[in-house]
Amino acid sequence: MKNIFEFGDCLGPDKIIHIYDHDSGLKAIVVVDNVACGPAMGGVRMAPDVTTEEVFRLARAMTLKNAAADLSHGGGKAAILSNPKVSAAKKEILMRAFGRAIKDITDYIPGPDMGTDEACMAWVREETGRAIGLPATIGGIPLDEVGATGYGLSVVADVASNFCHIDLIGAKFVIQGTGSVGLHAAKFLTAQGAILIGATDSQGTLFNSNGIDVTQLTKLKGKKKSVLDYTDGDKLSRDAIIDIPCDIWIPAARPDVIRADNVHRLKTKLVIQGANIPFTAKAEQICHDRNILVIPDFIANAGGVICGAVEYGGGNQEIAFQTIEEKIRKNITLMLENVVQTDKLPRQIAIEMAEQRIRRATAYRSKSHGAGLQLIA
Ligand SMILES: NC(=O)c1ccc[n+]([C@@H]2O[C@H](COP(=O)([O-])OP(=O)(O)OC[C@H]3O[C@@H](n4cnc5c(N)ncnc54)[C@H](O)[C@@H]3O)[C@@H](O)[C@H]2O)c1
Repeated sequence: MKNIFEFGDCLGPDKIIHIYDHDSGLKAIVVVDNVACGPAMGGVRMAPDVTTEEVFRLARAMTLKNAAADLSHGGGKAAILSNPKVSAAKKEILMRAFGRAIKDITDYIPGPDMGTDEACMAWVREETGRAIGLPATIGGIPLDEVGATGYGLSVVADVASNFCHIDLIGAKFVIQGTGSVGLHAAKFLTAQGAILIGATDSQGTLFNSNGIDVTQLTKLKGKKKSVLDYTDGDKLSRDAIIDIPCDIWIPAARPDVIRADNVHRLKTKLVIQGANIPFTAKAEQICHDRNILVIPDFIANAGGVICGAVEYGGGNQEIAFQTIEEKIRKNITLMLENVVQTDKLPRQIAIEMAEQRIRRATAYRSKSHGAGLQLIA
């Protein structure tokens, strides 16, 4: 195993905690990466094979995402090493044991992630007194149901389209992945006048240059069917989504789907990253060189965590959507103005913006609190 102190740099991690509880069978990892801006916020992933390194990388991504969104929260992440398909009773035992174990780690606020949901967060909150992504009946805002992240992507499209001279009314877009993020993004974008012409899921690609009815597609997906069951359109292979000429290309599925070996197939002007790390660093550089504007994941898909922060502060859905609109619009504009002035990669500018905010927050902290201003200034 890698020496865990090797992860350390000027931002963190503040703490790496391994938890074992014999009675419940709980094995968990918590990484509190950086708390300069406030208590760390980040999801709890349930999967059997998550490593400490992966949890650290996910926690670091949250540090940057939360700082870039100007939230009063640092970044953290947790993993429970278990098959997420265990029975509901066993899941409750594991989540409650996890909650009891992290009760005193008060600078970490858990939320849902792959393998955990709002019920899990309700159990954790009962044990710890803190969690986001709670069921609506106990004050939560169900972010996947309301489409917080997809809404954020539509705000990004509104701002970024001006920078690459796309008229959103009539703009053609595709979504790779028709889950919560992809379908909600499609709903909000078509409300702005854009036209969905391609959509994938794990089974394949649906293509219709005249437009796909998003309401009908959402109903179909709600019945656990595939995009290939939509009647009106061509049925193509899963990867064919990469070749569809369009104005806006939205990855909303898996990591590393666009790499140096397939990036040349993209025929688009704007990429809005709904998924986490959907492009490799090399692919982003090639897009930049080809004048394709790529809005990086941690700026574009921050709608979910902004919604979580509003929920944690006691706000409702209306306030959450106003906050997502305000923060994402301001951030994207600032980032793109910098890109135009410097010709740096959008991701590089976004990282610099996030680090600058962390640095400013660090200046208010006592030197005894770990990552110091002098180290990252
Ligand atoms: N849910 C959120 O609020 C949120 C917030 C930030 C980032 N993200 C990221 O966005 C991505 C999607 O999240 P989600 O909540 O919509 O997930 P989801 O599970 O609801 O949907 C994923 C979709 O991707 C499809 N898919 C899976 N493998 C595929 C493949 N190889 N090619 C094409 N499609 C494939 C699935 O069929 C499904 O339609 C993930 O990377 C997630 O980490 C989600």
